[in-house]
Amino acid sequence: MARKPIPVLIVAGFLGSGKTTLLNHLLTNDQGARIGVIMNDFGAIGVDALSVAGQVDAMVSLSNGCLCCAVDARGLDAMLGKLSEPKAEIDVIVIEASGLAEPRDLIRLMIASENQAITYGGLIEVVDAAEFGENRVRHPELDQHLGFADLVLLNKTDRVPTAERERLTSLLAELAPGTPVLATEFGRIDPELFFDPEPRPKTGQMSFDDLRHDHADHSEHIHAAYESVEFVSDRPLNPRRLVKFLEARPRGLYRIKGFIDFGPSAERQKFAMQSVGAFLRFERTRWARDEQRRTELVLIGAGIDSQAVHADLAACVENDPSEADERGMMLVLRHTQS
Ligand SMILES: Nc1nc2c(ncn2[C@@H]2O[C@H](COP(=O)(O)OP(=O)(O)OP(=O)(O)O)[C@@H](O)[C@H]2O)c(=O)[nH]1
Repeated sequence: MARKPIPVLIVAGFLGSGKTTLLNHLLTNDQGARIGVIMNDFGAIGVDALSVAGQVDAMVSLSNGCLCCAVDARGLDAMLGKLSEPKAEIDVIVIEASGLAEPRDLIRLMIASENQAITYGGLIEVVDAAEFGENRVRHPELDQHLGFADLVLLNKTDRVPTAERERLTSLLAELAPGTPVLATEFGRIDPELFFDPEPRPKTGQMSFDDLRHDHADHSEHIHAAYESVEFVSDRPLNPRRLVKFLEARPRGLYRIKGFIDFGPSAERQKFAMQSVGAFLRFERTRWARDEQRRTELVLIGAGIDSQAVHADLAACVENDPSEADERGMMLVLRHTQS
């Protein structure tokens, strides 16, 4: 008996809007469904892949930049092919697009796929309630992305007052007419919306003209203006110097994520760090048993001096790795959740 095609969902949304958080929520509330994940990190260090690793049934990670330019239909097909092999027993595939990807290009790649084992399952566009206003001004393209969505998640509603949340909900309903808008905190939505046994038919919001649209106008893509900086250090970072750098970071440095080894200053505890716009947070976490202790950061921004950012971080490396800066560590702890 022929198997039903596996729905492929695309989760898109601007940098830091909460796509990985949503994915983690789905993976921990999978209701018995087996989820295949394709991650499209912007930057060579697969930080997002690291932060969902261990929970993923099958994962193919793309770490060579933005999916819409770096992978042609065959490249994507190879990955989808692997996940849709019957022995993988995958029920649904989710592609987490880079925060700078063009959803239209991803949808086009999906629809052009010749793999009969899969079917396009729709676009979920995640919106950061706290940052949408400003992001929209800088990137009017975000409005167009909403037009391709089958479901809009207004995320981080805990960060805005009720009146603002209502205003944003109405605005999104205008920008994506007829598309459901759901308010969420930390991507906590009912997974059944994703694992519907019968994938919803496409709402037909994309016309053939949209799909045929020439790919040559690459400079219009949001990611054209952005650069990513990767920083890796096997030697611990000094907490005081790192916090000083982060607190004075240039405005263009919109997104930072990764893991930090503060060495003896933090009793060699592993710290995760996240920054989106003005938001900055450290979180205590654990090294896996055989994990090499090191710092891995990805920094993404527009109009930033990549070399200077890298040099500033290199200056945060501890001069004497055996020395503990406990008072410096207090500055880090000010940015953890109490
Ligand atoms: N307050 C609050 N923070 C959230 C919420 N959802 C996500 N975050 C935080 O926002 C930060 C970014 O979340 P991610 O899930 O990594 O965002 P992303 O869209 O995958 O980021 P990129 O892949 O870099 O584009 C993290 O610190 C999350 O914990 C939310 O609903 N409320």
